[in-house]
Amino acid sequence: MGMTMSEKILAQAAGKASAKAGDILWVKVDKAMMDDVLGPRVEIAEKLKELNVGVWDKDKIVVISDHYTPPANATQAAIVKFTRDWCSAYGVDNYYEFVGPCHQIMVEKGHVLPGQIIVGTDSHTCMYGALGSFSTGIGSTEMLGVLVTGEIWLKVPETVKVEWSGNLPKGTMAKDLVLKTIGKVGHVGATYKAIEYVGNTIENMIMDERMAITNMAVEMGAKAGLIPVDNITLEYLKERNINQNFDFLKSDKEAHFCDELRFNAEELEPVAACPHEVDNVTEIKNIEGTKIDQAYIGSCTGGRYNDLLMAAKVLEGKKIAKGIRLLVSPSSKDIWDRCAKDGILQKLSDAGAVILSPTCGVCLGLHSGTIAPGEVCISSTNRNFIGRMGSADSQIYLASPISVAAAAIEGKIADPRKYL
Ligand SMILES: CC(C)[C@H](C(=O)O)[C@@H](O)C(=O)O
Ligand code: SF4
Repeated sequence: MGMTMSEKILAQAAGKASAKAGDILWVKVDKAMMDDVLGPRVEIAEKLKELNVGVWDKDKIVVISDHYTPPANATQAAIVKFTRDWCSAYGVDNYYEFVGPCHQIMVEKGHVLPGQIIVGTDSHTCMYGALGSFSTGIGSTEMLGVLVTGEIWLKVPETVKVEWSGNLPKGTMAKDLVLKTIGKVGHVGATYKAIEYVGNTIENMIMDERMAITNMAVEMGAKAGLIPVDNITLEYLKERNINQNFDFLKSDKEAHFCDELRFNAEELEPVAACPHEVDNVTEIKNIEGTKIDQAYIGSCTGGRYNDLLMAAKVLEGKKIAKGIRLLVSPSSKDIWDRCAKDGILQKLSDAGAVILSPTCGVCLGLHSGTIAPGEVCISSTNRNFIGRMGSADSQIYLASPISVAAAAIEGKIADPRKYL
């Protein structure tokens, strides 16, 4: 019997020759990531102090202050200070502050390697499966156990195989592909399962696009989202000075999948998730003309270099509609710098966009772009729950960065294809 990617990674981390879905394994954690919301906050810190055993391996811990940066008030500033001080007290050198959403920092700074087990106090930790790791979100209490022992128990998930074949048509991006998948699977359809994306559409995608896909595995309830390791993965790592030769990790031919879904990319059209569920997905043509107040490009899902580059292509030489706000937050300081150097930020700004610092703030309605009652926002982020970006009486449509850009031009939801 063959094994899936998840079975292989989990078996190895548990020191076993094989594993199958349903097994409960104690596995060694390669990296523990904490953000500033559920990371080393007061309770974890106090309990750790009380236990007086220190942390298992300070070099395997990465802490990123991203949700509360830039702090909008003294309370947020105090949380960030607490997080920073905790890292110095425990000798955690991998501390980042104010440089962008944690998940982008994890991959960009080379903290994620194929075949690793990574846990993080944030649900979108599942994104790192784009590099062939088994990564998943956990709560603070579980993280306390990991901080002390370096281990965690996990139930080996069943795997849903999602195959996409064919070329992505003009005007569609990875975001359309993943929204289409979510629309089919449903927001709880893959609960505690792993989703493995295969097929030549995925194989031909750059890492920026692959990450937009695995990032949203949790929006179907999944434990992890994975993509087989290939030359594109290794190239991405090389750019981060990681020159190791990793195996091309993938599922065996005879592996058991609990479900197999097949999609033809050639039939894909620009889509959006409508209020207030991520699986409420429809073709943009069905909601064209819906008036918007704010357009947002950013987050760990939709603010990478390629996202801004594509949005700039749509917006170049155009102006956003009167009365509309277009906010852009590059997913990291590094992406900011590259986009600035390549003139992408200038093109966006010339069209009327306001470039914000790299932050989680807008994505979750914490600061820097919160929306008011009655307002409608189209966003390249990953969640459109009630009140996610501000008022419980606001509405959020999720779409690709180019669909967000097209909507900003017209002041209403619009088909991006006419601008390419
Ligand atoms: C605040 C944090 C716990 C949360 C998460 O876990 O995902 C946030 O990042 C989100 O996107 O909703
Ligand atoms: S950018 Fe949004 S989705 Fe990503 S970690 Fe931050 S709040 Fe969560």
